[in-house]
Amino acid sequence: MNMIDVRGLNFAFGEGELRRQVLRDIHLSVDVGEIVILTGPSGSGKTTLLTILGGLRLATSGSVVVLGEQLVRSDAATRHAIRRQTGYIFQQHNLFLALTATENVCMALELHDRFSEEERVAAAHQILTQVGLGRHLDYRPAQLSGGQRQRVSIARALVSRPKIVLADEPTASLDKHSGHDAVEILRSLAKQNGTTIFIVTHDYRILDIADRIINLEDGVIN
Ligand SMILES: Nc1ncnc2c1ncn2[C@@H]1O[C@H](COP(=O)(O)OP(=O)(O)OP(=O)(O)O)[C@@H](O)[C@H]1O
Repeated sequence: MNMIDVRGLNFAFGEGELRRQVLRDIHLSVDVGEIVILTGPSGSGKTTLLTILGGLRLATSGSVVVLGEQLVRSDAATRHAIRRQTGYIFQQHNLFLALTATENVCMALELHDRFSEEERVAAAHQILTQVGLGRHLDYRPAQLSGGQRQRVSIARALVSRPKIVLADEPTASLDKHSGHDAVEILRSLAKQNGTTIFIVTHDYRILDIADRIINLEDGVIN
């Protein structure tokens, strides 16, 4: 089953003379549980494609179906629904510095009002333990290493058991060892749960975790 199905997607920033086409006739489908890595030079359009897939940016041409919903020319409610079912991991981990690891992970569940406070804490502790941070539950980001912080953000992205995880340069601030460890944890948890993962990266050291590698150059997949 396709989790992501893109056909004939074009995307440009700006209007008139300032118009700059960033994605050109993109066709792409990603299956349930598949791990896809998108590579390509700086400025080739990788982040733009990721944000369209995640419902963070609106496309107006072609077709982009994610979890069965058409995102091209979609309304805000449709994009909001996709965002709720997607986990995000960013280069700058985006953790709240004043909150502990547990509290940061719990935040991701507050959007889902079906969980009580106790259930949220229990789920956060479980996933933090799975990413190897069972002894750092009450640490704040400043007390953690870069690799540990990125594992908190992986835990936060996975705690609501999203069907899709989108990651933008998840290893950019990490050394080789912690970068590979972090994505390997992501890979193994995703495989257990049948989560589809789409990673944008320049980091050739993590290509081995992918089921498929796609290269984007100047807005074209080749
Ligand atoms: N909000 C924006 N407005 C105008 N142009 C933008 C905007 N965001 C990105 N661009 C341009 O679109 C092109 C593609 O950017 P994008 O961030 O998708 O590239 P990328 O492949 O992710 O690059 P990198 O690997 O450096 O992060 C770049 O030329 C960039 O300058």
